[in-house]
Amino acid sequence: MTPAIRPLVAGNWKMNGTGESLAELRAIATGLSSDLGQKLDAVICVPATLLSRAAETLVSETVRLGGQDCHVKESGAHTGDISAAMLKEAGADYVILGHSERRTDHQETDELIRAKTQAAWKAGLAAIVCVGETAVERQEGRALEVIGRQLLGSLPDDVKSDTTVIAYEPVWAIGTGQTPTAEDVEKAHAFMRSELIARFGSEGAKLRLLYGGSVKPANAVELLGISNVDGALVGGASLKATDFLAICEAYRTL
Ligand SMILES: O=C[C@H](O)COP(=O)(O)O
Repeated sequence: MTPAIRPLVAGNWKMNGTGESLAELRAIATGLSSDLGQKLDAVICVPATLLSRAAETLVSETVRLGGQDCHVKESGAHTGDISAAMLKEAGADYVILGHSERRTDHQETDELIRAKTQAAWKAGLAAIVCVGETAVERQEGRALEVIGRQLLGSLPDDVKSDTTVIAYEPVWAIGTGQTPTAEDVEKAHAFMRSELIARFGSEGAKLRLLYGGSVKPANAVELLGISNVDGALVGGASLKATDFLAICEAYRTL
């Protein structure tokens, strides 16, 4: 973790969750109503269909809500898409952008993600911008090159640390139970930090850098304790309140 940066633990429910899942969200909010909630910020990025109901169900401010993607435009003829302003109106404060599943399934480019980041800011959302190498890119020794290119291309020039979060997610670690070694995570995050400081100066030093990819209660203390890891982007383990809260609990000891 980086001293003086308030950690953020973000959950990404992906294409999971029904009305019944809101009970898990309530349980997360209740769990963070204790002194645990003083130690970190938490956001759950639910499917867009659940945002309004999720916003109504949350009675405390201990958990924020997020979307998982937005369109670059505010409105218009874009069937099936959702604008950042719509997410905001439905109750979101954050939006995940450039997740590897969007980059792969929807051929999203760095350029598009940069435009979406600006759209998110304009609507009053904080952007969680994802980067990360594939298994092949890693085997070829190109992990840092890919991360650097994605960071450079996906971020606009006027990044501010209160409206932008970076998530490093090695694609091969997502949903597989595999994680990089602590040394590899430290190396990737140190590289991102130096690239961000070089480009954004003091704002780059303050940006929250999340690690994502098979984060679970059993490895949370190790992963979240790594230098320049300021939180996590949690997929599968965010679907159950007990698991998500157990990950947050790492910050009691860090
Ligand atoms: O957005 C979350 C990530 O893709 C990580 O997913 P996972 O925790 O299920 O590996």
